[in-house]
Amino acid sequence: MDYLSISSTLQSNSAGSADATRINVDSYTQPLTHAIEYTAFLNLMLATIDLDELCQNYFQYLASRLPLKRLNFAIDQQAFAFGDNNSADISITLPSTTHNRSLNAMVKTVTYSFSRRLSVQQQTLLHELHTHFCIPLGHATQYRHILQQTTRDPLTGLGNRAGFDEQIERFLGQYLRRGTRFGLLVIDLDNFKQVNDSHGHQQGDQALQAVGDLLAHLMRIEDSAFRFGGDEFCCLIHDVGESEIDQIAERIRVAAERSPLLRQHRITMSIGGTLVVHNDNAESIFARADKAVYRVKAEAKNAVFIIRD
Ligand SMILES: Nc1nc2c(ncn2[C@@H]2O[C@H](COP(=O)(O)OP(=O)(O)OP(=O)(O)O)[C@@H](O)[C@H]2O)c(=O)[nH]1
Repeated sequence: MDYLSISSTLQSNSAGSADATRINVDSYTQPLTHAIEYTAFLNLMLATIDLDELCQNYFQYLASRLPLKRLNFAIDQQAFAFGDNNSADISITLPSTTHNRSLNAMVKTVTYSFSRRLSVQQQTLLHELHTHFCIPLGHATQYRHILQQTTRDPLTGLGNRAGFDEQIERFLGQYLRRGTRFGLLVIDLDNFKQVNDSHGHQQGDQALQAVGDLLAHLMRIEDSAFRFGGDEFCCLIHDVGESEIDQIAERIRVAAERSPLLRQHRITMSIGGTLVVHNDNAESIFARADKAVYRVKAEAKNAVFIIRD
C-alpha cells in the first residue's frame, strides 16, 4: 500500500523526473504485488478444505503464472481433471511431497499439462507451488473421504439418508436459481422379507447390493441414488421433464425384473415418483413421492406411479 501511494505522488510531479522515478518505483511495486498475491494465495490454500474449490483456486493461480492448461490426479482410481482437455503439449508429473504417509497415500502424483515447454525459472516456480499444494490437497482429500463415509451406505455404496438430505438441498438450490427441474423416485422392494426368511440375511444383503449396483449403473453422472434404509431406495433425477420421469422409472422397474439375482428371489420394485414444483421443499417433495409409492404398494406392486403436482 505504501509503495502504491508513493507511486501516485510521483506521477503527479513534473513529467520528466516523475517518468524516470516511476520505473524505479515499479521495480519495487511489482515484486511487492506478487509477494502480496502469493501470500494471499498460500493463505487461501491453507484455509480451503473443499477439494473442488481448492483445485479451482490452485489452477487459477498457477494459470496466471505459468502456461498451464490442465491439472490431473486420481483418488482411489477416480480421475480428477481441471482446465482444458485439449491443446496441452507437454506434461510434468510430480509426486506428492508431504512427508506424511497417510496424506501421500490418497493422491500419489499430480500431472500438470502446459501449452509450451517451461523455462528453468518456471520449473522452479512449479515445484515450489506444487509443494505448497500437496498438504492442503491431502487434507481436502481426507475431508472428502470422511464426508463420503458419513453420507454413504456401506452395504450398497449408494448415498444414505444424510447424503440424500444434502443432495436434495443442492437440487432445490439449482431449481430456485436456474429453474432446473428435477424428479424424485422412491423405490420400495416387493417380497424382500422372504429372502431373509428363506435364505438368510447374507443372501438378503446380496440382493440389496444387486439393487445398489443396478441403480448406480442406470443413473446418469448428474443423477444420484440412495438407500434410505431397509429395502427402501430413492433416486434424484437431474434436469428431467414431465414425460421423461415415467420412462426413467419404468426403465428401473424393468431392469429389476430382468436382473437374474432379483428374479431368482422374485424381488420386484414398486416405484412412486414426482417432479419438483413451485414452493416445494425437501419434505413436501418427498411426501408426494412417498404417497405415490404407497399407492403402488396398495394397488399392484411391481409398478410405477407418478404424482405430477
Ligand atoms: N438382509 C437385510 N435385510 C434387511 C436390512 N434392512 C432391513 N432388512 C429387512 O428388510 C425387510 C423389510 O420388510 P418388508 O418391508 O415387510 O419387506 P417386503 O417383503 O418387501 O414387504 P412388501 O414391501 O410388502 O413387499 C425386513 O425383513 C428387514 O429385516 C439389511 O440391511 N439387510
